[in-house]
Amino acid sequence: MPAATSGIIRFQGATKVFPGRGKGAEVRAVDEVTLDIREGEIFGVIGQSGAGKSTLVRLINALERTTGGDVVVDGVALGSLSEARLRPVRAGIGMVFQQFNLLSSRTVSGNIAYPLEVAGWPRAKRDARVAELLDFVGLADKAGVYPSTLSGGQKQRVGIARALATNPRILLADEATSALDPETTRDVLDLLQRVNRELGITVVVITHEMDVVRSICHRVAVMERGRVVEVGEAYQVFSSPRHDTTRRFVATALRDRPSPEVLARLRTRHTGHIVTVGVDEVAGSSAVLTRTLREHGVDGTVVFGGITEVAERPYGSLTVELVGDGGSVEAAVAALRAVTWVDDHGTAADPREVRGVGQQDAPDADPVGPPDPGAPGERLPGNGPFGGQTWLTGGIDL
Ligand SMILES: Nc1ncnc2c1ncn2[C@@H]1O[C@H](COP(=O)(O)OP(=O)(O)OP(=O)(O)O)[C@@H](O)[C@H]1O
Repeated sequence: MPAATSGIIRFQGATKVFPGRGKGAEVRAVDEVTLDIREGEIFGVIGQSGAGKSTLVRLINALERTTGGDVVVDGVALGSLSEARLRPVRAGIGMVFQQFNLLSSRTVSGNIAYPLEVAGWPRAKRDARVAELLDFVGLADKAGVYPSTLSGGQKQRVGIARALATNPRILLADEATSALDPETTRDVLDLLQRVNRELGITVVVITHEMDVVRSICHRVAVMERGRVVEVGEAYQVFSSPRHDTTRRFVATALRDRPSPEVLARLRTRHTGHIVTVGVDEVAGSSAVLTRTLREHGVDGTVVFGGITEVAERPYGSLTVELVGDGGSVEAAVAALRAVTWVDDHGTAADPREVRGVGQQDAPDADPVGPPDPGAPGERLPGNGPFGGQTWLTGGIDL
């Protein structure tokens, strides 16, 4: 986790208004954002297209200038700085882009050397730095080739090496993995994580994918119409999202909870009492679940679920069929509620609609959704490009 807690980047009521299409119209791309990004963290900015993410991040290196409020980078308020005085601030900030923005007429080495040439580094020092960076991003064997011969992932590695060339303290990544396939995405996210851990660089990641946040971000801000509607530790935001927009994003990354359709099918197969129980590192682990059920003389069978990692901590849920006498099931549910969140779906004969802590809206734009539960005993493979999720379907006795 990040060591320091000072705000290396501070948005202070930062606002950016662009002229709109019609006469007198305006677009408030960033609307009075107040936010601190801490030194040494990987900070995610997530939002739908047009939410203002790119503009917010472009305020950090003054590619866009604020029209209200200010942005303070490493103690320097950018609002009133001249272009000349912005130069040293910009030198401390690297940036990578979705479309890589490499120079096609230069080799890989030439691309990485470019910012060093601009900064006036002597030849020998430049060559040594380029070799070091090629090594760091794992492209030592590609030094002399042209970008057109590289895969997307390799191009982004070159982009990252170029952004790191002048030893910045901050790296901005604007949808750096959005043009990449899932496997390459994982590689590039791993590289960004190494940049943060091994070089101590503060990384700001813009994304519209909650899986990116889940994989590497320490903290996250959720944007909507120019405003930050929620900000917090990634784990906290995943485990208890407060805003509807956040809930929808979380649902796209955690597909561990049964949708109404899946639940209906589970009920035809399992006639007992069905509950979904939150699992995290503090409470609700499967050991706690098993012990609680035993104490109440209730049998439990896992019928659906998934446990993944959020910010490198376990998180997810198990949907369990409970079978027991009289009030023992209700007592077991109450005992579980004392340690974690529980969605009580009732039984096939007496179903319950729930919207508890763990219940999330179905994602708007996620065509994948939860996998269909297979035949009893079937075990489905890991879900999605980011791995780490295992789907348990059928029936596994606790
Ligand atoms: N130079 C500009 N002139 C006018 N309007 C702009 C300009 N740049 C951005 N906007 C508008 O500001 C709003 C926020 O855009 P921005 O690109 O920051 O959003 P975003 O969340 O990064 O979206 P995307 O993921 O699609 O890039 C949008 O309505 C956009 O049309």
